[in-house]
Amino acid sequence: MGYAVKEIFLTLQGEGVQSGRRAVFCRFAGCNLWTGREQDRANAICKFCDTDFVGTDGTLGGKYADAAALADIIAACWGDDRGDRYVVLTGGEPMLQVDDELIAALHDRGFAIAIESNGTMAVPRSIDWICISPKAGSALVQTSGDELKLVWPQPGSDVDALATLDFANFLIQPLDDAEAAANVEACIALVMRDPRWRLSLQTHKSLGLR
Ligand SMILES: C[S@@+](CC[C@H](N)C(=O)[O-])C[C@H]1O[C@@H](n2cnc3c(N)ncnc32)[C@H](O)[C@@H]1O
Ligand SMILES: Nc1nc2[nH]cc(C(=O)O)c2c(=O)[nH]1
Ligand code: SF4
Ligand SMILES: [Mg+2]
Repeated sequence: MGYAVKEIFLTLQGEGVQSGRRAVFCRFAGCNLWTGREQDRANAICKFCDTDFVGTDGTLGGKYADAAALADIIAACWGDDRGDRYVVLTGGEPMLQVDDELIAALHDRGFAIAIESNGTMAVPRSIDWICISPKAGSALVQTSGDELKLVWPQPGSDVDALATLDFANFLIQPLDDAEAAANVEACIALVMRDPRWRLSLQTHKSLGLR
């Protein structure tokens, strides 16, 4: 069927429970909650996105014809015969494109597979690490997984209800915008109020990593 990929790069996972882990990031083009165009941001369901996911013009971006072609590039990006291969499928919204063929091709090449998804589509449990980041104003379909990572503050999202879902870890991540310092304080206050939540910082940004 083919895959539209914005960029592929090797870095450290910057966020959440797996932060600090060597990972190949595969960023798929396109999202169902925002077009990615600035002129549409104010009217989008998800208004705070920090990512350019439009087009296929980034590092190793392109239209990959099949799962084997994409998985081969991801494996080359990991390099050599190093073990503990780890890939993070993100976007944009990766579940618009990720399918069983790609999951099998990555597993065949020895990868543990993580996904960063907004949870509006069901995620196959064959993915090894499911991170869901719910967005207010969208219908949450995927209500279980390894990590629920809520960007905060987020008007319209019920943080107490989300903490009752079937996730192994609950992470609260400060909204990166003009009020970033105040948003960190709000996240700390939430964790102090409700110890089910743990603070997730976007460490790659402060480290100057991609
Ligand atoms: C760019 S999204 C791509 C994956 C998927 N569409 C999603 O929203 O989970 C990757 C992660 O960055 C988070 N994120 C996006 N914009 C952010 C911002 N301004 N501040 C903090 N986290 C942000 C998302 O909530 C998500 O956890
Ligand atoms: N280093 C690094 N870690 C990340 N964790 C989630 C990211 C994403 O954009 O999905 C991301 C990213 O873009 N870079
Ligand atoms: S759902 Fe994810 S990729 Fe889509 S606009 Fe929101 S943060 Fe960005
Ligand atoms: Mg990012």
